[in-house]
Amino acid sequence: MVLCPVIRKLVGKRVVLASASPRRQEILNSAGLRFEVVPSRFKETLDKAAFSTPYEYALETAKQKALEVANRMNKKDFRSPDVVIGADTIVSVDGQILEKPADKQHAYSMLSRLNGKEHSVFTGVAIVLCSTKDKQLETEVFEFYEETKVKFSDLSEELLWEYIHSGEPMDKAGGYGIQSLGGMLVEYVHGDFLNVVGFPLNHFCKKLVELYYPPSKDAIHHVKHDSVPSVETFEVLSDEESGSSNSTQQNVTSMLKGESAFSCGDPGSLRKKEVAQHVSGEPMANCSENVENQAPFPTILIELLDGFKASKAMFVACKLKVFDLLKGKDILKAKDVAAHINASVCGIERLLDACTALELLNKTNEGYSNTELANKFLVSDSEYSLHGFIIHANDYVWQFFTHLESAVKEGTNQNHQIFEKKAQNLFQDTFYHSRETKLRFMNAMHCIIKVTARDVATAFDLSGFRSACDLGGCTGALAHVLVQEYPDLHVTVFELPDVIENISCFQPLGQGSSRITFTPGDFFKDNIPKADLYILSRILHDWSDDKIDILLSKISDTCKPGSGLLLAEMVLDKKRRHGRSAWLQSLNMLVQTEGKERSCFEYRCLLERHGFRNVQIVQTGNWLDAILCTKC
Ligand SMILES: Cc1cn([C@@H]2O[C@H](COP(=O)(O)OP(=O)(O)OP(=O)(O)O)[C@@H](O)[C@H]2O)c(=O)[nH]c1=O
Repeated sequence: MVLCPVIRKLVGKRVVLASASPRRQEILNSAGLRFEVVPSRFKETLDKAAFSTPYEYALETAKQKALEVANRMNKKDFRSPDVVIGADTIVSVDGQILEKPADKQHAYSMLSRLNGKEHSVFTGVAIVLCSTKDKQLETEVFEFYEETKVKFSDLSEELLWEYIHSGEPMDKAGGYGIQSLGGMLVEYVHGDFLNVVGFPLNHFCKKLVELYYPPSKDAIHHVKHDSVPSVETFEVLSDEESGSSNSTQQNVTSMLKGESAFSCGDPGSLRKKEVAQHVSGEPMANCSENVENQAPFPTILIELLDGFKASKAMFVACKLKVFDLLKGKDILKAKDVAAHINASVCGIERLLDACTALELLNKTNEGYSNTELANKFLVSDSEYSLHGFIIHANDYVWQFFTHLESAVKEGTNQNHQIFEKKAQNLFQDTFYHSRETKLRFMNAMHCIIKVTARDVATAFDLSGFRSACDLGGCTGALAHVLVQEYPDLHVTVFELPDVIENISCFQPLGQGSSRITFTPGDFFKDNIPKADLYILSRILHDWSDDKIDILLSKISDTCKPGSGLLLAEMVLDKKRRHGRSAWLQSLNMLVQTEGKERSCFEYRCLLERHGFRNVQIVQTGNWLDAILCTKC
């Protein structure tokens, strides 16, 4: 696979697809790209007359879609994306641009216009590279377009209407989907088929090659071979991470000098040797044959094999407060870090180097320093610190995962392994079994809620509600964001008495606290306060359907018609590759709790059987998704 390595260049970067199109997601997924989906809110209403060609219109729309998402994420998020991809597909016929039809009649007029003729499908793509300086977003936009010609057969009115009634045309440019039933309308396609479907993958990969391996004059000049190597040569070299085109070039140069740029044990070394043969004069055919015959390198498996080591390295560095130390000191040598935290120099050096490889630290000749990411999230007293959550993962969750095999075999949590007795009461006997574990758990929840609360609070417009009750609202972190966002809202945090006793450790959290009340109680046993809006943030995933039925029926009985219920959960979605956190979290629920993560459909069923309707979901792009419904 020649193009594979260039996709791999994006591994470790936060890549965002600024598109709601399921086709684009599927095309990029199947190319092995890992990305998040944050649909753009840019309205596709640019004045078409202002563009001299249809593709300029598609390019500008694609660019605006991507920039809107980059800007929004930079404002809202804690970690700005590295790359945002936007795309816009249009159909052009007789000088007219066709987008998605507004209704069936509109679809009919589009399809009639395409009937029996050749038209062009243009997809404009914008790749926006993002960086931040003093919290200001800086962007560099790379754009390209692809044109594919498509010809429709002569189609009868009857067939067109039958097609329209299938519902397929409605969310597709030109009113057809070539990949599905619409394929029957098409006589021929000249050009990239995937471009018609919504994303020109081949051109995209070529663009990435240009971006990540700009062919350097020197490198080409050095190669003593009749045919100047195409860019593919650079792609093959890229298999061994060189980090920059410069070092790629160095590798080529050093191989020409007869030096080996790659170590023997290196999994990529076989490929490198073949390339070395090629650049030193072996016939190209041998080289490409060898490369073709080789099984693709299972990078993803290596990443998974390394996953637990990477987690543990970060956990231990947090536990030893390495990031706290470096925040105060700017740059330290390994021996100074070791002295401060009373650890061995050789051990600390390895840990710091691993953290550097994981991009949590920077390393120079002077020593180690925190990356921006570490300063923001790993330092224990930073505003959006995840330190507490990481310590909980290290000290508590890690132990449970060592019993994953039993959990899978038994189909139940492993509290009995850790606490040597089956938990009668899930929270009291586990997370809250001592003051220390309780505070650690509360701190972990506090950390997660702080980093997700704003997205959850603003996923829907909640300004119509005057009172809210956050059931199991822990330290009140979500309540604080809600009262900041909605000046007329009063929030009651309903929590177990012994949790409320300890909330002072996590206060104050900001303005508006006079509109927050903490009310002690157990939502399974006690009456719950009256409110216009109920909130269950990361509650339902702890419980079985039976327990959820008890809770939802209690909320349903207490609230008036028109009241809202807001859930914040990781929603399972097979189509979302970036949703892997939710699937792993569901395993976490298996080892630790009585619950699981659920799909949107499962939540809808649970909610509807208790009289909640109009169930809407917003994928916030953050850890938690938001679901809002209304009591009928
Ligand atoms: C011609 C054709 C188009 N499409 C879809 O048409 C939408 C175009 O609309 P867009 O405005 O470019 O994208 P969108 O779906 O509104 O998403 P977004 O990027 O969020 O604007 C995209 O979906 C494409 O797949 C197909 O699925 N098959 C086809 O044969």
